[in-house]
Amino acid sequence: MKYFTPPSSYSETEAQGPEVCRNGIAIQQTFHHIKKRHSFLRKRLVSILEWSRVDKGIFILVMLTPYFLQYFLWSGYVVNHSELHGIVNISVLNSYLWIQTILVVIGCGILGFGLVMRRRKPDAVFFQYLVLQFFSLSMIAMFYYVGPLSFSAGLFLLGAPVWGLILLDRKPVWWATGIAVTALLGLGYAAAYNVFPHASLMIPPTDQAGRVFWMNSTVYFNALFFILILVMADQMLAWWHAREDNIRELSRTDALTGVHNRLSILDFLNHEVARTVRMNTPLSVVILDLDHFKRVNDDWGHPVGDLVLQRTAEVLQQNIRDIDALGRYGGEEFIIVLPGADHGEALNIIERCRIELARAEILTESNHSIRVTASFGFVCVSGLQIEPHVLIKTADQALYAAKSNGRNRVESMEVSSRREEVLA
Ligand SMILES: Nc1nc2c(ncn2[C@@H]2O[C@H](COP(=O)(O)OP(=O)(O)OP(=O)(O)O)[C@@H](O)[C@H]2O)c(=O)[nH]1
Repeated sequence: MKYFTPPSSYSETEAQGPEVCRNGIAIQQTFHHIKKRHSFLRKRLVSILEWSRVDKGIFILVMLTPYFLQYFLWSGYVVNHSELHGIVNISVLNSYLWIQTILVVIGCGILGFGLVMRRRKPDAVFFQYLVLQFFSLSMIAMFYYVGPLSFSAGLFLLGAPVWGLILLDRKPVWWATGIAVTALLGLGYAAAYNVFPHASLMIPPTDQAGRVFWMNSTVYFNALFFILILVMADQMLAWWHAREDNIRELSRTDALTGVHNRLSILDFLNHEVARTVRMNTPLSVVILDLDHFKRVNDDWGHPVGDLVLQRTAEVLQQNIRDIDALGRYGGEEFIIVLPGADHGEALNIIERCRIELARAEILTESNHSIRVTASFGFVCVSGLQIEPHVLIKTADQALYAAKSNGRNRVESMEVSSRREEVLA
């Protein structure tokens, strides 16, 4: 984990870029950076999951517009090409045109209702029920005319619920899917039992030109929907994964300092203890505590105390190696895990941290300079089967010795040789 300085304001977050986000301050800010990396269109798409229920419903309605537009254009084309009248049932086409027109009017009504709802009750789930039912109704009307056993029906049955489940509330999607599937099955069996003709819009073509026309029409009506399902599903899932990664990162980050939090540093320590046993390599664990930190809070106030903690983390992070890990153990106490560092190397690193921290000038907002020191205790083991908490306890005892011996110093302690304690 890389160290970062938590930004004090939103605009500062923006200026610092995505590196800040990975360590996390606020989910909203993090999301802002994910979005920032995308182009304008992508940005609009990825933020859909954050939209209100009503806005998502309106989005579905708007997405239906190309479908209606396509049908009107296609109908106009067919009506104006008399050679197609032998393979398209014109009277059915006209009645379907009427139904489409009525559906457009209903759709506009729902859209208007949605525009009112988005102000008054933006999270009304009822609106999603309404929109999805309208969506299903439009599709069922289409399948009545082009046939429930068509490619379009399969694509719709698979694509729409998947897309809906990603984007919308689950209940209205299951409800609309149930109704659509029931209606499609009903239409399919009714056509199979000759209750009405299957795909009444189409007159089965007898020549190649007719078959090619119907093939082209299938592509024309389905390509957009197909591409849309894929692109949106891909975008949603990518966004979802990015969000999960960020939330996981945030859950392992100390909100004030941006270094590992207690859970995360202990996790890291567990892994390193297992590795030292497996590889027989050295491992050092350091605990440090700021000296007289209470005075900083008392003299300068809590916000300045926070600033000191942030600056301390920054100095420590700058003076450890890339493979080391720094975590906030609690309050003004930090842990540093130094994988592969023997006693001598650990001492060098810790001394460097101690000296640099004592040297660091911390400027308050009122331009006052504060200096702090810290006491360090550490323990070094190599290939020893040992419980991590024993290491921490031993390092803590060394820290206690450093405090007792005058502070701003480093002390080390051998791990207890008593077997029951080592394995405790
Ligand atoms: N500003 C700030 N203060 C904190 C935070 N967590 C703990 N503290 C303060 O850290 C101080 C710790 O004080 P003590 O435990 O008495 O230790 P100390 O004053 O550093 O003295 P020694 O450790 O003996 O050198 C307390 O005043 C806590 O309120 C924090 O997140 N921010």
